[in-house]
Amino acid sequence: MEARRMTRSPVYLRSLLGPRDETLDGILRDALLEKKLPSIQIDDNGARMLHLLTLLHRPRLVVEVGTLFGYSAIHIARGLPPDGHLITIESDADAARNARAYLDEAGVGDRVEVVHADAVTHLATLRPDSVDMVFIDADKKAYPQYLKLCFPLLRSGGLLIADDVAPGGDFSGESEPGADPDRETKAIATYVSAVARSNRLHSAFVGSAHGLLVSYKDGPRDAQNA
Ligand SMILES: C[S@@+](CC[C@H](N)C(=O)[O-])C[C@H]1O[C@@H](n2cnc3c(N)ncnc32)[C@H](O)[C@@H]1O
Repeated sequence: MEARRMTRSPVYLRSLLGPRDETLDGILRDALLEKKLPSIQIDDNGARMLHLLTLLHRPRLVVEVGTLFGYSAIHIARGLPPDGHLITIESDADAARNARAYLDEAGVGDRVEVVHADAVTHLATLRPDSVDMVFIDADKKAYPQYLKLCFPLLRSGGLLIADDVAPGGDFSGESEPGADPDRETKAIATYVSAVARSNRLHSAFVGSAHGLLVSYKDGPRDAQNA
């Protein structure tokens, strides 16, 4: 039983897929150990999944909500096709500055625009039907609002991905001081049930420590039910 549990642990699974490359290791070391930034970036398998989904989907425009120091953004940017571009939105000025530096260090800076802004404000400025992939990973209480704003931005055939949506998942390490955990949990449940109800989104949870929900946006034939 113990051996079975071990083989399912994220550390064991990571060891099977081999170590991260030196650039990513160096960035994580600097961010977490030297700068003591919060360790709330996506987990190893979730990061690999983002890279893989980007490679498979070949998006020309990706929007990320919640950059932190750019760890997930590096994985997305590495999977982009040659004409692909990522806009990543971060409300914290220091985080946005660190992300800019790490993205440049990782050699993907030319493909990524780091926007220092509140995501709700910035998403409202983007053109509808212009985005091929969205990754939501910011303040949990705003997930339903992010869905409302991101759905019209996504083209048919686009991918909508959200982190930290596993039922009963623990995202307490990411909560802002004073945040109401019940309100955050309810907001995530609202996000998941809205996605599940939409006739235009086909969804599945995929493996990450906190739960990635990946949804494919179908064509407009059932638009009135979306
Ligand atoms: C979980 S971290 C993002 C982790 C990152 N996606 C990764 O995996 O490397 C969440 C980030 O969202 C940012 N954030 C929170 N509320 C925001 C808002 N309203 N607009 C933009 N960013 C926000 C926080 O400052 C924090 O850096």
